[in-house]
Amino acid sequence: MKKGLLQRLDEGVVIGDGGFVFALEKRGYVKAGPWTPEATVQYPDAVRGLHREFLRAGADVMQAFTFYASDDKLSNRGNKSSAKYTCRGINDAACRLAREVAEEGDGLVAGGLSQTPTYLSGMSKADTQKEFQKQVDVFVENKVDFLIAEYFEHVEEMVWAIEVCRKSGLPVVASMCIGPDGDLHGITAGECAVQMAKAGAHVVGINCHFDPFITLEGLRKMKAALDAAGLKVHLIAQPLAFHTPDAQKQGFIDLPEFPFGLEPRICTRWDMHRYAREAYDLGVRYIGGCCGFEAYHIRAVAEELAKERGKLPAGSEKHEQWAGGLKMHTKPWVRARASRQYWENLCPSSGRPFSAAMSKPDAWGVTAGDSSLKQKTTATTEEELTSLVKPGKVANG
Ligand SMILES: N[C@@H](CCSCCCCC(=O)O)C(=O)O
Ligand SMILES: [Zn+2]
Repeated sequence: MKKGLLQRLDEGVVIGDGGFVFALEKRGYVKAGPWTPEATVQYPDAVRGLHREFLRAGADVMQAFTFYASDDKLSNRGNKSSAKYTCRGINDAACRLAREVAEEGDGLVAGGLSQTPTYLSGMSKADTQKEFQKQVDVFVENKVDFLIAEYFEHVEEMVWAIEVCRKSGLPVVASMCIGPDGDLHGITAGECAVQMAKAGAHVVGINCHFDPFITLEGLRKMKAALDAAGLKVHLIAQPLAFHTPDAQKQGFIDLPEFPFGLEPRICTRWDMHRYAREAYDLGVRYIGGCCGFEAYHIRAVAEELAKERGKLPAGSEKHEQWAGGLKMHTKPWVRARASRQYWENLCPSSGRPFSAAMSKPDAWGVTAGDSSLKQKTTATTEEELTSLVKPGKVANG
């Protein structure tokens, strides 16, 4: 009998998986823009393969690929996935694929919810919770091990999702895509954590939008508020694998490089050693990644915490600790780099002599209820597009 999520967190570290939509988009199985997971029905081998990459890298959790798989999102702005594959079909296939791979190791399966166009359109709590319920029903039927409600930028919608999840009787993980400055309605990060815990989440924290180190700044604020309120919950961190020191409240989607020019910002595996250690020392026990996290990033997290976990991940078979494998290189100057001291102290160049170190976020400042966020099923028109581009606006200009 596998240990459940909460028992594992009470006993030690649970390692999460990485960023599915970003990784599958680069492999040609997800369309950037909608970012919806119809690939669970269209290309099951691709989804199964990515789960296997993260399992081999040391992930304890296979998050079913159900991100943005609410019915309203699957029929938003010209998306035909709901009509073609159905919300139930996509979520059901995702749960089966995650379970299949989880059974190849000691993995747990999580059913995932995320923010909805219904909420962004300013519609009611009942309408929003109806969208969540459609997914949770499928997760319960598939006997997932726990539920994760992630990628929420308004704590109001987050709490509505937690309420639906709690009715299942399963452990609930709640994770907001906010930074140290709090949510998009001006609620502080600490207050968001307190509201998530009071709504009944067993694990609370942050995912996406910000790099590992800004994410930990936000988690420090959450931890302080939870301690002050006497609330005992576990903490989760699943940040970006992109450096975002220039991001404001809206996170990386507000940067001109999002989503097709982020490569210069990618974190190294050595950044991930530092992230895992700092997260662990802060008391975070659910440590994973979001957009940009590939298997080698998760492997670095698992390697940094190998002593605490009492094991190395299978993928370390091909990765001696701290670049030890370079001792087998033919060139002596590369062999000279086979040390922790060398890589821990390297500050890598970007290789782009004309790159600015930082960009200017768009900072439109619109959020839930604004007319530009209203749900529409028809595709964006050319007129709408031209009205959106600010005259004379050039990327990081
Ligand atoms: N668990 C999910 C989280 C995705 S966070 C997606 C960020 C991009 C969303 C957007 O641009 O609308 C995943 O691994 O893909
Ligand atoms: Zn993400």
